[in-house]
Amino acid sequence: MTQQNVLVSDTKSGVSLTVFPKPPASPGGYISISRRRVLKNLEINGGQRINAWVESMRASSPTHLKSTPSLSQEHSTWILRHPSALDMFDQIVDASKGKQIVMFLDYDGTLSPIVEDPDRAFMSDSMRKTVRKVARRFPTAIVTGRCKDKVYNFVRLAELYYAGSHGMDIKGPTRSSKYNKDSKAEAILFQPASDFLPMIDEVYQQLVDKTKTTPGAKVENNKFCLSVHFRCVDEKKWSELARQVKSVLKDYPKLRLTQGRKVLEIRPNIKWDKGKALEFLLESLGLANCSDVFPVYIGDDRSDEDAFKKLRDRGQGFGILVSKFPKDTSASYSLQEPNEASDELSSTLGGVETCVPASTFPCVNK
Ligand SMILES: O=P(O)(O)OC[C@H]1O[C@H](O[C@H]2O[C@H](CO)[C@@H](O)[C@H](O)[C@H]2O)[C@H](O)[C@@H](O)[C@@H]1O
Repeated sequence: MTQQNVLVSDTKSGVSLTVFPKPPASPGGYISISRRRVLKNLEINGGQRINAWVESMRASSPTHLKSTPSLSQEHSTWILRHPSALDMFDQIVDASKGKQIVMFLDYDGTLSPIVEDPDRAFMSDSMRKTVRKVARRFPTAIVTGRCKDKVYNFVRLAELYYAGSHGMDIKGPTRSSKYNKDSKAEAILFQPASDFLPMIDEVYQQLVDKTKTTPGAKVENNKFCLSVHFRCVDEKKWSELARQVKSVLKDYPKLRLTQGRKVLEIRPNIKWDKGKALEFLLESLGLANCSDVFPVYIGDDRSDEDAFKKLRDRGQGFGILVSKFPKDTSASYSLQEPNEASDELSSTLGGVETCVPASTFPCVNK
């Protein structure tokens, strides 16, 4: 370490680490475009601003980042602020001692590698084995933008909880809570956007129709939300595809657009996201008001930021961002790729000696 290092205590996790002073807000310029702002522009100004959004997606794509000259320096600075969860493992385990770990896992880019065809984003057998072991030790949930049933077909582990459609389709534990008072319920089902189903189906059909002239474009129906995939579309056609999406959405003010990894996502404009889903699941487990719960959320995408932020706001547990490249994030730690996520999960199993049996989930020191 060089001059001007500072020791930072991470209050939410209890971990201390040495970091450089906070770098300027826009190091090197390549993560300086706020996607939220760009999307807002896309919504407000239509065609004129579509190029700004396309530029944002291009600028944040790994192939372009690789050619950024200052990248390694930026990465070194970033990694000091978001150290590898594998390197920080002992500190993380110490911080979770005596607390009930609850594991939240995103799917694409976290449990499965990013691939061109979204229907073939399979999870490896070894990852499945690891997740199964984790779920035997800690309450574990998959929180994904995907349709719940589709992600279940990929994961195929009945012992997990599932929050599909960015948390708008939750199958949680059997327990009564303020959200679900029916003590006879087998498992909690929660669908805060069910009124939107007919609209989502209608928009899906329109998007399929509208985008069929763009080679490589794919529209995925995630039940309560939709994804328009850009990954297999020639970059020269990205603006055209974004315009097609915009032209359909202009008639649906109750829907909103968000941006993911080479994907535009269309969602009901309700105040619900992966962060709310995390809170809902903690509540369903009877752990929302415990001081000794330790939620860990691992994810790779913009939509996971809502969950990372929720953990920061709660001051409990922490988020881990899976990314090879520096990104603006509320996660505390980082991992480079899904393989590392698997290593981290395995280490957690080995490192945490005691935990409350996953069948009861009471607060440990209530
Ligand atoms: O919340 P997640 O589980 O991360 O889901 C977000 C989106 O993931 C999928 O798309 C991403 O992965 C695809 C397969 O690797 C890739 O082809 C695509 O470019 C990525 O954006 C999924 O297909 C989307 O529906 C999800 O919204």
